[in-house]
Amino acid sequence: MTLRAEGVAFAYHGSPVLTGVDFTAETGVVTALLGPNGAGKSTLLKHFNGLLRPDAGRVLVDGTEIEDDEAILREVRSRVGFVFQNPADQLIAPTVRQDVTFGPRNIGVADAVDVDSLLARVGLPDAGDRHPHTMSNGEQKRVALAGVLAMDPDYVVMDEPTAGLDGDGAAQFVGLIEDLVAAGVTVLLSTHHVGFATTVADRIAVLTEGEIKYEGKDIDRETAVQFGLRTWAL
Ligand SMILES: Nc1ncnc2c1ncn2[C@@H]1O[C@H](COP(=O)(O)OP(=O)(O)OP(=O)(O)O)[C@@H](O)[C@H]1O
Repeated sequence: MTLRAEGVAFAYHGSPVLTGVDFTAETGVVTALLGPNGAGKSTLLKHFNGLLRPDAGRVLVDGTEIEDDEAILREVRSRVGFVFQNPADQLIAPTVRQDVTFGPRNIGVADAVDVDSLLARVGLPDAGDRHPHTMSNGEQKRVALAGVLAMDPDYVVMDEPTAGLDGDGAAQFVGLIEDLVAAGVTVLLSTHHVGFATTVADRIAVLTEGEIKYEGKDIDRETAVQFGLRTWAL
C-alpha cells in the first residue's frame, strides 16, 4: 500500500513548482520529504488528499488514482489525514472538543469519537473546553492532529510539523509520531530540518528544483548541504 506521485507537474498561475515528481511513500514507513524553503513540499503533500490536483501526471492512494469524483475524494480523505503547517488554517470551532469532532460530525459519526482519549493521545488531556486560539502554536498543532486522528486515517500527512516549535516542542512531535507508528498509522511529513527528518524517518526524499533529487534511508551532511539544507538541530 502506498501514496504515490507519478510524473506530477504543478504550477501556480503559470509559475511551475513541481515539474515531474516521481515519489512513493510506503505503508508502515515514516517518510520525510526534505527540501529548502519554497521547494514545493507543501504543494506536493497537498496532492495526496486531493487538496491540489496535478496539471500533469497522476497521484494514487493505495493504487486508486485521485480524480475529480466525489466518491473517490471522500474515500481518499477518509484514508489520508492532512495536518496543515499553520494550525490556524485547520482549527475553526470555538472549543477544542468541537474542533476535534468536526470531521466525524460532517459524516455523521461524531458519537463514535472518544475526544478525551484522542486529546490524551496528543498530550492535551484536559484541553477539551479550551478555545483553540488561546493555545500555543505547539498545542494548536496537537489539537489539529487529534482532529485528523478522529477520522481514523491509514495515513497522516504532516506539513512541517515542527515549524515554529522550539526543541522541546519538536521532541514532543517525535514522540507523537512514534506513537502513531505503533498504532499502525503511516506518516509522511515535510521538513527542512535535517536533524528532525533523520531522527524520525525511515526514508528520506529531497525535493528541489521541481523534482525528487535524492532518496535514501538516511542523508549525510555533505549531501544535505549540497541541496541547501543546513538545519541540524531538532
Ligand atoms: N497559493 C499559492 N499561490 C501562488 N504561489 C504559491 C502558493 N502557495 C505556494 N506558492 C509558491 O509555490 C512555491 C512552493 O511553495 P511551497 O509552500 O509548496 O514550498 P515549501 O517547500 O513547502 O516551502 P516552506 O518550506 O517555506 O514551507 C513557492 O515559491 C511559493 O511562493
